[in-house]
Amino acid sequence: MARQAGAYREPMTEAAISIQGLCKTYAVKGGTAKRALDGVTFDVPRGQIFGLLGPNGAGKSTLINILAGLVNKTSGTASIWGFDIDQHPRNAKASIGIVNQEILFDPFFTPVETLEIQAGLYGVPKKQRRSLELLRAVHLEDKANAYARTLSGGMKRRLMVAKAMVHSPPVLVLDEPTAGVDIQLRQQLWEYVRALNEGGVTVVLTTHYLEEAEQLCDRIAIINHGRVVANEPTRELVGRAQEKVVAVTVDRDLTAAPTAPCFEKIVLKGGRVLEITYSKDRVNAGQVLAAVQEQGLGIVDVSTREADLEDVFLSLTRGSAGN
Ligand SMILES: Nc1ncnc2c1ncn2[C@@H]1O[C@H](COP(=O)(O)OP(=O)(O)OP(=O)(O)O)[C@@H](O)[C@H]1O
Repeated sequence: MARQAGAYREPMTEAAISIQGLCKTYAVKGGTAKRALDGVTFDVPRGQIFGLLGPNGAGKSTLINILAGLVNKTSGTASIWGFDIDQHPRNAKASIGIVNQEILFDPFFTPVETLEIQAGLYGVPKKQRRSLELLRAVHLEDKANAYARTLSGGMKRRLMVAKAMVHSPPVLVLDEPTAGVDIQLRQQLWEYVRALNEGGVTVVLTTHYLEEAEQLCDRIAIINHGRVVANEPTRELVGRAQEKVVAVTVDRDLTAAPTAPCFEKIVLKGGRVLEITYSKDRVNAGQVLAAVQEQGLGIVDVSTREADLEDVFLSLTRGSAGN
């Protein structure tokens, strides 16, 4: 795929997005003000696929809407492709394409018209427009002239991605682009996102699918209660998971799970399988198995599971439910 970001000047900084001490407090009528972002600082390196994760209500959409110019920040700074969003709002806006959670376009226009109108709004000269190329890339070429309202949910989402790319921004932000999209379409969407990234576009995505984030993202920041609680290369973040799980099948039926100081958690499944969570910086699998044997149980089978992003995510955001 051709480099999408070619039309842009070299940025003044190396970061695609730079956020410093960003705060947002929403005024709530008749109630206490809601602090949605509380001193958020991080950089999105150029050329990466960057995951922004967090539980519901953590502040992700607020952050993205500030970058999009839809929400006014309370304090702090943000720049996109080197352009401060306050000092150079037009350049900042031209440097970013945003796919929001809501599907927004006129249902009576066709996909090709939708893209042409969007290109017009961004002042893209007719000769430089590539509406059909974009539709081809999101597998919507055969729907180019259908009414947008006749598209399926997944097709509409793909049209939203194409719409965000009409002005060839060097940075693309996707806010939960695959929510409610079936697995096959998700895969297609991610293939396109990967291809854009390979073509030089920096991608920021928020997703609730941790497995997806783990597979796609070079780096992940996790926000919780409006604060950054992690910001690391994906591999390092996953490696930080302290807990490991070992499933032990024993040689007889049990009525209750045994206990031992080295078990963080133990669950009895189906009478003979003990699913034991242990902290890998305190004990190793051998010590856990020895503790099972000390209970007078014979071990028939053992399987372990590597920690994944979900483990890290849960341990970093534990206790945040009901926000
Ligand atoms: N316009 C608003 N007025 C008042 N409070 C708001 C407003 N928008 C968001 N909030 C609150 O700010 C906090 C952060 O919301 P935000 O939508 O940014 O979270 P999020 O991480 O995007 O969540 P989700 O994953 O559910 O979309 C939440 O507590 C939310 O209720």
